[in-house]
Amino acid sequence: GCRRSHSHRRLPPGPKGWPVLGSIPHLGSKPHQTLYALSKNHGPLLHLRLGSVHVIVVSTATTAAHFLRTHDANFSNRPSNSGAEHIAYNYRDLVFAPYGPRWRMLRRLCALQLFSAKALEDLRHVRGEEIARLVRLFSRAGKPMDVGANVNTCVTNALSLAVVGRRVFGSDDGAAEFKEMVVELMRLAGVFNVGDFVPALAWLDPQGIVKKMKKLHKRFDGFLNKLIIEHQKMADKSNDLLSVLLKLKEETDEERTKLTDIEIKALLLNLFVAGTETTSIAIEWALVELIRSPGLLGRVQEELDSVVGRDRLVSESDLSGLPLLQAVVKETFRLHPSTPLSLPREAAEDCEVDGFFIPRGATLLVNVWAIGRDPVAWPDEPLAFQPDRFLPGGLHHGVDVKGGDFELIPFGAGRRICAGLSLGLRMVQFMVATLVHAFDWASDDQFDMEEASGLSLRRAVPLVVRPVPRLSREAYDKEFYT
Ligand code: HEM
Repeated sequence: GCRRSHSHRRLPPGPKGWPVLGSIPHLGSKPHQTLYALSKNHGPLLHLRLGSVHVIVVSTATTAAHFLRTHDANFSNRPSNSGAEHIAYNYRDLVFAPYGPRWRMLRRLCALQLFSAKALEDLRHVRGEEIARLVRLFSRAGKPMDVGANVNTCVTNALSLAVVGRRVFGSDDGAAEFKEMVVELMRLAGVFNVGDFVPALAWLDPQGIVKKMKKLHKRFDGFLNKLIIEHQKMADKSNDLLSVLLKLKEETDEERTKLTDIEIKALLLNLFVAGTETTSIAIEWALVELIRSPGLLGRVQEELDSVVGRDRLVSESDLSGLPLLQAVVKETFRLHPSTPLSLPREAAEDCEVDGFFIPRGATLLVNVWAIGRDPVAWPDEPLAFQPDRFLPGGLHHGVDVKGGDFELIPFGAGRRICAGLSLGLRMVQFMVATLVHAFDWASDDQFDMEEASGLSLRRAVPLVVRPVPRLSREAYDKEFYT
């Protein structure tokens, strides 16, 4: 328990590290991989010193459950960091908000407006139309296409219709630039910034991270200001999230939860950053895994043909009848979790876990990527892409990604589990289903499976393949999705 006194304060095992910097220089460009290797030597509960900060790394399902279920209340804050300060409006957002009334208010608001069963249902036609648009584009391409970039535009537009009531990107205006801004943010946020761990060096900004963050913040702020100005000019302000936020701003007067323009922009920033790349990279990984296993792709297409036929596109209501497709999505999240180290948490008080002392203020990293590869949790060929493990008769039948099965927590778990889980999961399932149903994918690529560095798990080499239509003509040409 957390309040017991500790007779001997033994930290979890870990590497020694250098003076001053501790283990920062050893993390490398893909810390989730480095930490996975370290956990092989030191065990599932690892202690590192990064500068003056104690960092605890969890690498198995059982230990993750101890932190995110048993001790979750003690780890419901996020540690301070330069990204939250310089990009996310000095913690006035949702992702980095201290666990308290404002955090609760923002989460409730998003749940109600965007992620509840009813909100998801109300916006179902919007997602359908955006995906149909992408399918039409791909059906006319006739040449290799950058799947991730196009999926990203589609996901961002579907999200922006819900959040600001309109599509933010036309055919080519600014979509690439916006995606590049999110990629840059994820890259910067994925670097262990020396200044965050060695306060004495913060002013030096030795890696130049803070400078880049400030510059990037200005670009995001400009984008968000423009969104809000354009929203004011919109004739039909139905009930998108921004309309609700602006109305609340006028009404609320309770100091603790008062919404200002800054809080509104910070929340929009969170949604656009947390909700777009995470989703589109998962879709890209799922597709590449299927394309490189033609037998599996064929089985998924068979399942789709038998449920959907070949004369229309997939509809979200088909998803519940597609167990193999759902298993493919789970398997994708297992091997390619969109945020391999989740998002950090911080210990509010000293506590004891598995007999080890965890000091107050310690940063908790949950290595979701390592957990998905742990041979104890996944004894049957842990490194192979085998969705059948989730089907009836498989070892992991019944396991899902919603935070209760700790061997598979791509959305995290506990109080600060991903706020957008319902939407993110739905989008990934729907888009993967639609794209493999509507197309065969021609390529002579070797499908490099390298990962890029950053907070999010992008592919090092984008998937570029030629979509070859496989449905009847009408399926692609319907003006509106039904
Ligand atoms: C495939 C899609 C997604 C994945 C894999 C994912 C993953 C995650 C993870 C691992 C966390 C940290 C959870 C923790 O600390 O335990 C998180 C937090 C969060 N995600 Fe997602 N996410 C996805 C999609 C989305 C979408 C679509 C949105 C919104 C539009 C969203 C909004 C958020 C927010 C606001 C938080 C912070 C929650 C808090 O601090 O209370 N995410 N996500």
